[in-house]
Amino acid sequence: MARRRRISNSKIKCCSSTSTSTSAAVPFTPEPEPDPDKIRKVPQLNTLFRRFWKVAAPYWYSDDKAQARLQLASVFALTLATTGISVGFNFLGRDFYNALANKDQEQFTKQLLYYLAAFAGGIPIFVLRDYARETLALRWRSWMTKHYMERYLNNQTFYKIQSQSIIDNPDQRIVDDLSSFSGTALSFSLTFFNAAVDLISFSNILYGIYPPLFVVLLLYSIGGTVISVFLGKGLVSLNFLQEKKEADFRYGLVRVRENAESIAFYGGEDNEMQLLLQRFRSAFDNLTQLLISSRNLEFFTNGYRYLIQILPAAVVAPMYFSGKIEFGVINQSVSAFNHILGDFSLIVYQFQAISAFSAVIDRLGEFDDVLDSSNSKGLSDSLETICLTFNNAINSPVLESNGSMPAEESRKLLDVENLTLQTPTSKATLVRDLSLVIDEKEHLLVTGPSGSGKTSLLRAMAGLWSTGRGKITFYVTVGENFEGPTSSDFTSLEVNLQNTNGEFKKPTKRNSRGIFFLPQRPYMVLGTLRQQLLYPTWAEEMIPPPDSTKPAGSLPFLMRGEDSENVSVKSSKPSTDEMTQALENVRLGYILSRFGLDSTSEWSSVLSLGEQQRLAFARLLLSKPKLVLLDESTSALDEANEAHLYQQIEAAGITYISIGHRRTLYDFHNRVLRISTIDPNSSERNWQIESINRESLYNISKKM
Ligand SMILES: Nc1ncnc2c1ncn2[C@@H]1O[C@H](COP(=O)(O)OP(=O)(O)OP(=O)(O)O)[C@@H](O)[C@H]1O
Repeated sequence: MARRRRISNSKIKCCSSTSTSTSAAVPFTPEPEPDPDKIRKVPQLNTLFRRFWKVAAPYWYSDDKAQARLQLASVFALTLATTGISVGFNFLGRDFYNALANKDQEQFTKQLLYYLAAFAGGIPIFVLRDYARETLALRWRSWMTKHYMERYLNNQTFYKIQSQSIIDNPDQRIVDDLSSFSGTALSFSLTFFNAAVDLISFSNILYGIYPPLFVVLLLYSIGGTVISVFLGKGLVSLNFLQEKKEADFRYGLVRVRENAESIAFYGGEDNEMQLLLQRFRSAFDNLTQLLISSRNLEFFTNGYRYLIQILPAAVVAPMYFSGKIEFGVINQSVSAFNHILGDFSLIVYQFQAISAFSAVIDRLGEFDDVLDSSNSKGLSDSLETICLTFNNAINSPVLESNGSMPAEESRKLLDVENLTLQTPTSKATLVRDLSLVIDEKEHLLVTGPSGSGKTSLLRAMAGLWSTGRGKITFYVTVGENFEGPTSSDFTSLEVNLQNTNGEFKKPTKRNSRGIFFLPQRPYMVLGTLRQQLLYPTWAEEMIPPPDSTKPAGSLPFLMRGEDSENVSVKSSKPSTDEMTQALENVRLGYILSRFGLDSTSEWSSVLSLGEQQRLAFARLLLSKPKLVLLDESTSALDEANEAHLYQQIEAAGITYISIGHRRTLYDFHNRVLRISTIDPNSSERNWQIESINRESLYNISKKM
């Protein structure tokens, strides 16, 4: 089960000057905590208000603020109109019943017609108010969804949240919590606004009829509110946990779907059933608690609601009997009394909804804090981290010591200086004091026992991990169409990672900088084969048909703004022929006849692991990076296919660093970095680099 941990203000210290380098990851330093279910406390009121404001406010100051405020004003105007109509009905009711009591048929018919006309005119206003409110809630939700998804996917926050178990179920917070936040926040604002206007309107009426009745009502409501807050105070945390447990249960089911084949091979159905039932039971137990608390509150609220129903009629009836008021006034006072009672008793009547909403605010506020913490650079300077820098190597071959150009240009692509790498949470050292340089066409093989830290080294190079110290610098020529800064010196492209909002932006688009990572597990995106091939360098846009009847442009903020940084460096999208050729080059041409480029499938299921690995190489050949880091990327392939793929990427002029265990990999590399499992009691380095004589290996393999 995902565990919630407190986000501390992480500390970061980059090894070189801040003007030219940026630490690549904002480390969370979560502290292990006991089971969150047990420590979940009712949030303080001021924390709830702060979180509500933090989550709610940005939209109303966003690019869409003009539309948002206009629509909000219309919703409030329609709400005012509906209150006016209610007051009108109150007076109509009085005259209607007066006519009835007076047996005045002519007046009665007239009042009946007025009533019908008022219905015909008034009811559309009620419907339009609800429609306008829901449209605005949808617009608000759409904006927030994009806002949260951007921050979630920025700066590898999704990876940190998942790998360090920082908060539970971010997906549920984006889907369900945002939806209920926008809808409920709007309807509550309107309910409170409506109640205030209603209160003013009907207080006048009731106070005019009989002032003491108004005072009794006031005292009754205040007492009721205090008691219901006392009785229902546990509901907020129960609602919070309910959301979490439901999401955990759903996530368990999603995992069964995603890992269907592995589970089926293991025959793990019984275990899965057990685990899923455990999660469901947990949700069920909490819901039972929630129902008991709600029931106790309901005893009170229902009693509160019905106890006072006949009071107004009982109090004003003597005035009617003594002839001081007409019969219709009794009806009017009952109606006004109920309105005011409803207004004063909002907290009593809505307590369950308010507590559920508080849980949503709490979960979203917590998520918002995590996203801010990951995306902001406002961190103090007391903890060392690995410094990752990307330098523009345009026109920057390695110069000889006398400053002249070397006869054969060999360009430095990667420089690792005194890198000590630690795991993010436990800070266990994996690699100590590593220094190495990779020049163009100098292919490095990384080997070592399982668990020694080979993949973690790649994680540090990708900026996923930054715990430890030392410096990693990539010197890569960006795409051919690069129009950004060019300098004869090494120019850091990461100088301006902090945007105007002070947000810390990480170099997530490494592939557009000429660096590509192939992870251990090939990742197949949801979409067509074409989209697989374009991933992650290019995106296949969905272009709406010109005669689209959808209200295109009604939510302009949902369009993906082009990232100016990447527009300038991205090369043009490969053509269908190039994609077909890339598939042929990795010996996957046959899948085209099976599926075609534009068919959609569950690719991770329909392609074998080896085919997925070959597809990943096809991506590589299309993207043509300068440097690629391969993490056991050919582990599922036979030796012939492995050799073929390495020949292809070498022929494409791609320099590669591979992690692998197989002896056959030595044939395709010039040097080997051996990492050994670290001895915690020693301060010695746990790595060594050796040259591989590819010629002799080639001759040996020919003789064999
Ligand atoms: N998120 C994490 N938090 C803490 N420790 C981790 C995390 N991920 C991996 N580790 C630990 O770091 C160590 C190195 O892991 P890594 O994946 O780099 O090993 P590896 O050398 O690539 O192993 P293999 O050859 O089996 O793939 C392991 O002991 C692993 O348990």
